[in-house]
Amino acid sequence: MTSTASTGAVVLDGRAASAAIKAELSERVAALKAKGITPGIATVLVGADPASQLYVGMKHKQSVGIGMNSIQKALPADATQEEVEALIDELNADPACHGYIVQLPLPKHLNTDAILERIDPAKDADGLHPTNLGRLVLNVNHPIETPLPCTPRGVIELLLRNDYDLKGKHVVVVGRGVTIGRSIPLLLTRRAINATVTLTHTGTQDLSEHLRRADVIVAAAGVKHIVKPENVKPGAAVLDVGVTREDDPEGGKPKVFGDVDPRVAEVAGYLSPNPGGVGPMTVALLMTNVVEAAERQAAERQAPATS
Ligand SMILES: Nc1nc(=O)c2c([nH]1)NC[C@@H]1CN(c3ccc(C(=O)N[C@@H](CCC(=O)O)C(=O)O)cc3)C=[N+]21
Repeated sequence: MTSTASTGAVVLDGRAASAAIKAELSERVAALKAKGITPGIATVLVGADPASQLYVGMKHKQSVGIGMNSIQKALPADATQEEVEALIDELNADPACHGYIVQLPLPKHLNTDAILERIDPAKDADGLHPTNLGRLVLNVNHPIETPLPCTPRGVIELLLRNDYDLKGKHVVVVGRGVTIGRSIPLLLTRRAINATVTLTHTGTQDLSEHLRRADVIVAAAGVKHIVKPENVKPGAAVLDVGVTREDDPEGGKPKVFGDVDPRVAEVAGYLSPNPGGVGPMTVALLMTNVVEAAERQAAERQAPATS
């Protein structure tokens, strides 16, 4: 699955890794269906942002492609807090829905935190519910297995599936957003992975000094080309997660830029492109979280919890 760009960096191909994950998932979906359970994934879209519509459509198509049920819920941009919360309650109660996401960002008049907290933690496909993040901090994995943050999980899977061993590696994360920066250190420092993490942010002094010492850079700041070739140790693995959209002054399609300057390919040992890297992994791990939720439900049905 690995290919080497003309520049020398091994390309961490997210589309290929995602296809491999989906092939494995479709077998797990078939096994669940044989037990009478069709894993169902739902999306909640509030408003009609074209980028959000595109993402939601992508998730729907790929879920159906591996045999899952896909439930698409949409509310108008002026939906009230009560209307969104009623939809959350409906999905929490729906036995056909094993996991779901509320597509972010929500319109500004809505209380996002209150909505996300209302999601049943067992159905949290993003893996970012406070209860699930809390369990991850506490490392409470048994007997309660919890959904894990899907983009951080995608980053780690992308490395592991390219035979990159993270054990003992120094990972420098750029950006402290919850989706990646704040949550990925929790996964990277689990004993099974055993990496060492530096979390950098806008208050960090001399970012380039930190970057130069990194074996692995996870760039999730949402700042165009914040990682430059002169900041990267030769041979390092660089994962480009951030996305910046710039409108074309000539009225064409908006241009999309990652956090990593493309010239980094001349120095890095491994590079995940953007697009084609972490994005497809996020969707694959979102579906994984939902299939796993359905598998847990199937196991509980066979051996009901005693306490
Ligand atoms: N509750 C919630 N969960 C999310 O996971 C979530 C969200 N809200 N809001 C928006 C962001 C964005 N996001 C992406 C998923 C896949 C690609 C992806 O597959 N991108 C392709 C390109 C797709 C294209 O633009 O054609 C790629 O990188 O190769 C990108 C972005 C999930 N998000």
